[in-house]
Amino acid sequence: MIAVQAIIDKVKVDGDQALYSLTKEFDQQDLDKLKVDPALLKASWDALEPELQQALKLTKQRIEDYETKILYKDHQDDELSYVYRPLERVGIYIPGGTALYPSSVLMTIVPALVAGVKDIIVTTPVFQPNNITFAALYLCGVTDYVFTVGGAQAIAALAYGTESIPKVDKICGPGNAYVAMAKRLVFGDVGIDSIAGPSEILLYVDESTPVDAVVYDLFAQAEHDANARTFLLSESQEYVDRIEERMEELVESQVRGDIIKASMDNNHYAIVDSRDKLLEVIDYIGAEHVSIQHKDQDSIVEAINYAGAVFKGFYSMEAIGDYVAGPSHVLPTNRNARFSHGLNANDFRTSHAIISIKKATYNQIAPAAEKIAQSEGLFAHQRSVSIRRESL
Ligand SMILES: NC(=O)c1ccc[n+]([C@@H]2O[C@H](COP(=O)([O-])OP(=O)(O)OC[C@H]3O[C@@H](n4cnc5c(N)ncnc54)[C@H](O)[C@@H]3O)[C@@H](O)[C@H]2O)c1
Ligand SMILES: [Zn+2]
Repeated sequence: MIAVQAIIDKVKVDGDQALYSLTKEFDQQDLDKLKVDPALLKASWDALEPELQQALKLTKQRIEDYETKILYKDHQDDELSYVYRPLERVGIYIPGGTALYPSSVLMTIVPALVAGVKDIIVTTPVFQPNNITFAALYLCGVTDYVFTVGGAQAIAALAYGTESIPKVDKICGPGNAYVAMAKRLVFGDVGIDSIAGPSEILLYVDESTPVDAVVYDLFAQAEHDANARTFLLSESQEYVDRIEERMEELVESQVRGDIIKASMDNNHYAIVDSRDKLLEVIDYIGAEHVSIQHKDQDSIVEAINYAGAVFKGFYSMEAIGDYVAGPSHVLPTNRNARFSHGLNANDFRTSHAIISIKKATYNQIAPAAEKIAQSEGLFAHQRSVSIRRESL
């Protein structure tokens, strides 16, 4: 935390100069500018194979359709209204230290576009000129403000502004521990989305799901990172034993077998034999991903209160949610679903009430306001209300 605060302070004081030196220190890159030439974004898109272009376009369309449907609607009334307005300028962090995440580009930027955000500023530690992160940004039409900066220094730049990078109103998007800590530290000076930790899944399955499908659902979670967590719930010990055996068999042949093995230490199994117990466990854990593949899935899903996202049925495996289902894969982890929610277009809006009291209503409610103001000893408040009565 001290190291991250020191990075933030440095960026606050030295601006771009700090970004150059920190990028050299932490990313081993000697940059002569931070801003990405829009032509490079287009070139990255043009270089993609057509099937991948199509896949990204389909994903973008599905996210757009979904986010448009779930936008909160204004509540307009004669006297008391509530209206939503897009944020003016947001910062999107796209991770890029050890892997590229074009899916995260779409899952963060498309909701911001649907919300109607005017300026979207992107930072990402991706330094090779031709890459799929740039391609996805081009597809989103976000080409004017893309900067090759990563880590805590990128978050500081977005929070406070530098000569090159504009200060934003809110920072969204996933990242590693430095990024997460920096978001925590700048919160208050700027808005942030949730702070997502290591990924997790809770699966409730019955024997209608083939063992190998469950194994790959678990592996898909486990391959994210060594700290990923999985919770497997079932009614049958025998079924769980078969799943465990098959995991042992298949793990050796997995490309990311080492990461999967490491995170298998965080696998938890439980036999649940009552509906009440099941729902209690699901709500208590409030897992990032809750996958229910069970003959009673309809009624179980209806009763779930807390989850980052719920995946119902055999064809709604979590991996399809990571990419093309539609809802953003940026979801709360570590029980945060008990009080927060996955990123969506509404997070890129703010809202306010409009109070427009008519004379007849004033006549009805003014005495109550006066009475309460008097009880609080705020006599100018009382007078502000009563003076209007006298001039009626
Ligand atoms: N929840 C989601 O939706 C989602 C999606 C994609 C990725 N992720 C997560 O994002 C993370 C990506 O991590 P990453 O590291 O690959 O990329 P990153 O972009 O988050 O972080 C890389 C940056 O970290 C900084 N850094 C590295 N070592 C440092 C040090 N010792 N001191 C200070 N700063 C340092 C560097 O500046 C570098 O640019 C992973 O944990 C991944 O699971 C989450
Ligand atoms: Zn995943």
